[in-house]
Amino acid sequence: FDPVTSQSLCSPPPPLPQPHSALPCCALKSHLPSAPGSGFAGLLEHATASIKGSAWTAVYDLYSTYDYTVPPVEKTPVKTNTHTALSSQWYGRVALCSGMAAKHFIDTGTGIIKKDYRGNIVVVLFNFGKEKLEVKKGDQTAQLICALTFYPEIEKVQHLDNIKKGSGGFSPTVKNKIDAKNRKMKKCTFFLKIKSSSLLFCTSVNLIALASKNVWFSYIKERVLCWDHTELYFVLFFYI
Ligand SMILES: O=c1ccn([C@H]2C[C@H](O)[C@@H](COP(=O)(O)OP(=O)(O)OP(=O)(O)O)O2)c(=O)[nH]1
Repeated sequence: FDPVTSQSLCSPPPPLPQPHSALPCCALKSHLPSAPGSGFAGLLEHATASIKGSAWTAVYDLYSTYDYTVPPVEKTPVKTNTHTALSSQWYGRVALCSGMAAKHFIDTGTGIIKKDYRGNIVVVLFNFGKEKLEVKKGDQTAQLICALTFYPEIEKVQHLDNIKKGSGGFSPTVKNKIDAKNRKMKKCTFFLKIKSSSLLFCTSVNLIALASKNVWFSYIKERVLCWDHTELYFVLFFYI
C-alpha cells in the first residue's frame, strides 16, 4: 500500500529514480554485516545530502522534499525522496524526531519499510498540537533506522509452553503487582484490627475491674493483663 497515492503496491516495484540534484534524494543500499554485531547497517549511494547525523549514529535523518502544512489534529504524508533497497533480513523503521515531539506535539505514524519496498519513503506526520505545523523543504521530519530481523516459521500447535505473563491481557505484570500490594494491605489491616481489639479489650477489662471491684473481674484482670500483648494477639487471633 502506497501511503501517498493510496494505491496497492502489488505490481512490480518501479526502478529506483535518478536523484535530483536540487532535492535531498538518495538511495540506501544495505548489506548484511560480515560478522554479527559489526554495526554495518547501510551504505549511502548517490547522496546529494548527508542523511546520517554522525559516523556512530544508527539512524539516518529523513528530510522533507517539499513544503507542507500539517493542520492541528490532522495528518500529512510528507515525501522524503528517499528510496531503500534493503537486503534480506533487514527492514527499515521510520521513527519520530524527539525534538518535534517535545516542541510541537508531533508524532509519526506507521513506519515499517519493507525490504522490497522501492517507492518513495513517506513520513506520515500526526499533529496532536493546537497549532498548525509548517514543514519546509529540507526540514528533518523523521529518522530511519535499519534493523535486522528474522523470519520465524509459523507452526500450528495445541498448547504453548508455560509463560509467566499469563493471559491477563494488557499489562498483566502491573495487575499482578497491584494484586500483591492489595494482599499486603489486607494483611496489614487485619493485624491492625487485632492490635486495636486487644488494646480495647485490655482497657475495658481494666475499667470494669476498677469500677466494680468484682472478684471475677479482678481475677480476669490479674490473669489476662499480666500477659504481654503478643499473647493477647494470639488469643484474639483464634477468637476472631
Ligand atoms: O511510514 C511509512 C510506512 C510505510 N511506508 C512504505 C514502506 C512500506 O513497505 C510500504 C507499505 O507499508 P505497510 O506494509 O506498512 O502497509 P500495508 O498496508 O501493509 O501495505 P502492503 O500492501 O505493502 O502490505 O509503505 C512509508 O513510506 N512510510
